[in-house]
Amino acid sequence: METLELNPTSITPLDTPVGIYADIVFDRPLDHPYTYAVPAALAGKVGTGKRVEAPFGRGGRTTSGFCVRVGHNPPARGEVKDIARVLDDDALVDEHLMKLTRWMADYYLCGWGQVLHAVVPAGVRDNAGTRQATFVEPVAKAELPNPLPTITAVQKAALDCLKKENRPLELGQLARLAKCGPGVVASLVKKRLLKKFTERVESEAGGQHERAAEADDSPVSPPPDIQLNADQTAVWDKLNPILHAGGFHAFLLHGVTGSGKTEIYLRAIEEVVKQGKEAIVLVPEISLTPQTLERFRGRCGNVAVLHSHLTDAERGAYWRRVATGHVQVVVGARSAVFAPTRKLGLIVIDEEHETTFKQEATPRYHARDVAVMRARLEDIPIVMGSATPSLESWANAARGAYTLLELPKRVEDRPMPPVQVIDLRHEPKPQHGRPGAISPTLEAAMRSTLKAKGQVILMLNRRGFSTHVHCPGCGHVAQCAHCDLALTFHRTKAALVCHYCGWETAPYAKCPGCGQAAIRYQGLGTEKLHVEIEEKFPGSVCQRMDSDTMSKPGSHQRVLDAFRDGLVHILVGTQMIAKGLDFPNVTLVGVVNADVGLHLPDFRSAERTFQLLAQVAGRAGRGEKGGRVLVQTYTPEHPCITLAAGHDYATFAAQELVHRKQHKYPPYERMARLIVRSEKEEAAGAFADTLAGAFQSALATHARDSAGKPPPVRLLGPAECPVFRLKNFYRFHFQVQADSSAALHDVLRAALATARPPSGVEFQVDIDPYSML
Ligand SMILES: Nc1ncnc2c1ncn2[C@@H]1O[C@H](COP(=O)(O)OP(=O)(O)OP(=O)(O)O)[C@@H](O)[C@H]1O
Ligand SMILES: [Zn+2]
Repeated sequence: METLELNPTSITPLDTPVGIYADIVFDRPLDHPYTYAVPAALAGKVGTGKRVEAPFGRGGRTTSGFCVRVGHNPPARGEVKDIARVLDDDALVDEHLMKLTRWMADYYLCGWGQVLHAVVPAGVRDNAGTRQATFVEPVAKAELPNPLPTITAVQKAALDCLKKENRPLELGQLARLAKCGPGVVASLVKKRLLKKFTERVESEAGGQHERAAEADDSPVSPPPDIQLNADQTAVWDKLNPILHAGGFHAFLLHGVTGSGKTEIYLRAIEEVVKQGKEAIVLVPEISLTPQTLERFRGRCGNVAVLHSHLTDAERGAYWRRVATGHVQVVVGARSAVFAPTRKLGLIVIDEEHETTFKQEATPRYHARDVAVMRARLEDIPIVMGSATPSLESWANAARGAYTLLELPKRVEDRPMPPVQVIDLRHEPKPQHGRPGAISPTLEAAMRSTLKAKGQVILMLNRRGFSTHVHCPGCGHVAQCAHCDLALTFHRTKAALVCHYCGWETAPYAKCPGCGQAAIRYQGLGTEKLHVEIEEKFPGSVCQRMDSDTMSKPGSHQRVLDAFRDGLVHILVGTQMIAKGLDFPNVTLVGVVNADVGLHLPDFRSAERTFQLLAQVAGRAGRGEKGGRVLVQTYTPEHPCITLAAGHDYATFAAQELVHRKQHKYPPYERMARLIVRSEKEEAAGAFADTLAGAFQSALATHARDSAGKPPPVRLLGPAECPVFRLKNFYRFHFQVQADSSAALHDVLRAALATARPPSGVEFQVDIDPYSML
């Protein structure tokens, strides 16, 4: 887009205001900017990256939007309306972020206004935690009135007081310091000896929020004196010259669990901070523990942390603090990729394969992909690290788009823990009692570990007590009233719960289908596993960690502290405990059921299972005592399981990529998913058919343009989604695949250009989808 960018500060009301126009985007899907005229009074205030209010839509209701361009081009046709108000004194979004959000709107096929609305935290938009303050400063010598007015002794004292401070003071502040009434200060302004101006400042509460955002209260431990080992040195020697030279460069740091990747990130960050620049570190939300943050804070200057428990005001304070250059390192989950740094020098993404980097609401962006684009736009290096890289990144490294850096061994020559696979089909039955979730082999290993004062981590990636509640008489299965999903029984809550929408109902006294009383509770969740552990190991302390027990802020940390201090012997939990934990005394990791998630209708299920197994196995043997891993499964021959047991990522990736290529899945093809949903099944179906027609003609046009070659875009659907009804919505989907992103976008844009769903029906576009249900 060619734009005429005017430096907003150069437009003063004295300039001729005639012919200034502003392009505004609103928080609406698939929309374009609207051009408004800027009235003379606002010409000095309007600017790119600020919000304005303008009449919009039917009836011309005053609506706020972002100004994305200021220039002299009037709209091609139609009546031009005026902007009503400029809401911000300073731009909320700088030039780089403007470009990044514009790219996101184009790539993820949503409105630019929607992206800006999502990217700028609400606390910044409504100035939460700030107030408008009036300051006074002495008038410059050249501007003093001539002759000088006479002043009283009290007025002189106030003036001297301000001069001594040598900085602007708030009106009230000066009155307090000079021990005079506010009238004295006001009269100095009136006599043109003082100048008044207003500025937005942090309110008292805002100041506290800032401190919360920095989390400066916890102790900073001195950095350990670490000498890089040979592998780390080799990696550093490739990275360091690029950090010095600057410029865009994408690195994929593939290092096994416990290989010292974090040490590399820290050095890289130290380096750019030394150069007076800033760094953004993206980590999965779950890794935002004080332990992680301490490592950054001890070494990297002022660190701001962005996590999901922040209030709007805290988030706003954090944003302003970064924007004003008070922070060198921003550590945060997904949305930290939008931190408004002033001189960004580096982006680091830890656990780059994590699916939580994908946002499942508009804009449906992937923080890793946005980060790579941001690094490109700001012309800086980016380091993505993982023990189990996403196949997308692995393929990018293979074709040379990313530079591969490898740490193939653990630090200090510690071995990778041996992994033993337990075939649940052939495990002996226990001598007495019913067989539980813990096989005799695993139980024996736990006993000897605990006896040797080691600690145990047990993972089961399913929460609740019983995951399958049904009637043996008529086959009725307890299902959500709003979703096509089975309910899970939670014993502590005494409720049947839908894990998708949260709907709950009381456990059945008798079957709602046939009235029989004997309801069966089957299937295993962490809650039931916890009970089994307490029965089997009465002398040991077991703690459960899943989203049911960890909903309160800080609870996660309390459990991990207790575990570190040895007050907890067995930690049982979902994938929450699989990642990033560095506890040297964990000598046994048990996977209770490796098959959970392996057979989902999702082309990434093998990749996710492998990643989860490799990550959880990586929690064992991180200290001098060593450690081992036991994996229980019904499919011991599955390559996912055998290769994870052998810590063999490279072979897994190679095999899985062959499979992806055969089936034309990402990373070999680009994919988009389109969901049509409505609370009325027929309406959803009818609109899906309409869209199918639009797709057919878009595909025909595209095929014609690609002259003779087989059409590179394929369309599947419409079909019912694997989970047809979700939160009361009936859902149909399309899957669109193409060999290039350009072809995919061409067809989607053409098909959706005229798509206007009737009221009560909506559609969602998901580019590079992760959720396939
Ligand atoms: N060169 C080194 N010599 C000795 N110890 C080191 C060295 N580098 C890192 N360490 C230590 O080894 C431990 C593991 O390192 P780190 O957490 O960086 O590994 P990682 O690769 O990020 O692991 P994971 O992927 O499992 O989270 C840390 O306690 C770290 O301080
Ligand atoms: Zn539900």
